Amino acid sequence: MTNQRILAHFQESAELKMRAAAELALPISQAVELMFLALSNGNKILACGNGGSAADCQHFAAELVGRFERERLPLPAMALTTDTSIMTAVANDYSFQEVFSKQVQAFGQSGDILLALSTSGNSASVVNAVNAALERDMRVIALTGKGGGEVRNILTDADVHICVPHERTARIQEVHLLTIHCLCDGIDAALFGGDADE
Ligand SMILES: O=C(CO)[C@@H](O)[C@H](O)[C@H](O)[C@H](O)COP(=O)(O)O
Ligand SMILES: [Zn+2]
Repeated sequence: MTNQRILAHFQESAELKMRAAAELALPISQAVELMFLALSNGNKILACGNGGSAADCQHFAAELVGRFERERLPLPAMALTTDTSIMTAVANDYSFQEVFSKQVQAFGQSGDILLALSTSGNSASVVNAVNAALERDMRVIALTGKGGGEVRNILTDADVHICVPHERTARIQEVHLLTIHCLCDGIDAALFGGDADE
């Protein structure tokens, strides 16, 4: 791999991040408000996504249950991507498309939040989880890209759609991770006021 290829990745990622900042600041701040309100009311956040997005779900849950940048009490967030017994049983006995929706039905309660990650917005397992969350009177915060796909069509006005304005999966994932850190920081700032760097 030439340095030029590497430079092109960094450049495209950096440019997208600056462009996305302008477009996504509002929905990200709305997502922070929804999450903070839910957590303040004793509700929890469930997170789902496939592949790289599954890793992002776990990253997010780790920062809420453990910590982000500041010491605080553990906050209730759970990745629906980690229990291989549940996932293989559901995939084997029903279909992979239900691996997240069954868990939303099992663990989700009214007032909880589903953080749904799909770069295409079209993964059936994620789309089904969003539908299951809406049926349970949960709010959905969707992190997508590529226009938002099917997820865009099923979200309600009470939900938040953070759609990265790009077509390339890797670039979208990179902005999703930055968004997750903004969400964690926003929650900490809502708890403590200001932020760690100020
Ligand atoms: O990380 C990557 C590609 O960068 C892959 O693992 C990627 O996450 C998988 O192909 C996913 O299945 C894509 O699903 P989605 O983001 O469209 O919902
Ligand atoms: Zn990836």
